[in-house]
Amino acid sequence: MKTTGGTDAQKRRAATAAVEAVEDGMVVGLGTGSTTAFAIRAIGDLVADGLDVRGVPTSFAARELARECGIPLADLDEVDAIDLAIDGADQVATTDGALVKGGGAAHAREKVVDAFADRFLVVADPSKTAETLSHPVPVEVLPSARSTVAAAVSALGGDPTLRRAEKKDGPVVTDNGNLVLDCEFGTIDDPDALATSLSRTPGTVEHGLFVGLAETVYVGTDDGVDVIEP
Ligand SMILES: O=C(CO)[C@H](O)[C@H](O)COP(=O)(O)O
Repeated sequence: MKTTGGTDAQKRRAATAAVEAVEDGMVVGLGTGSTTAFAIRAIGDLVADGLDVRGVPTSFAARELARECGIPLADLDEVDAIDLAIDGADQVATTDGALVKGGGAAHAREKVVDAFADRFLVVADPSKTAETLSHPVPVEVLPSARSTVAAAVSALGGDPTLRRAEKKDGPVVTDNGNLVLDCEFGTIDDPDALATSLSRTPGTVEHGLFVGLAETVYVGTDDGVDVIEP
């Protein structure tokens, strides 16, 4: 399910560009994934040089990496505001900056942190960009609601697949103890409408459509960074 088509150099360039927005005294939302990991490491380097920031991690993995990098951490309910969030994406619509997220099954916490932040910066590589979203949409569901949500997704024209774990028999279990349905909708012409329908489905904890949230998207390329400001 993870989309990791870009190179490390592209991801690092995107992350480095986004981290330039981090300033002394900020509370920073720390996203999840291989591209954001470059940003977390870069913030760790700044902390080692004396920058005073606190990070709010969006997942177990982000917390673990941020700890390793020496970034002081806070839980979401311990901060009054988040100045900036940096996070990756599985697909970015170049036309309006709508995103599909959740390849790491962390989209529920990511959405809370990214939406709460004053500024939400996305870091991506060119393999993630598309004019129109078409990536399967991860939907985190209560375990007991797996089949009812799957039926609702089918009624919306989607094709849901339970995400399976790679090094464990059975399904992926999220940091919140829930399951993930990867829902293929083909081309998503109206992400906002689909987001509303998915949010309305009982048993859905959160879906991976992030519409109208990204302020800036940094796309690392082979020789620079493309900046999309939706
Ligand atoms: O949404 C996410 C995790 O839930 C990630 O940000 C997304 O999957 C992108 O990851 P990567 O940078 O490794 O491609």
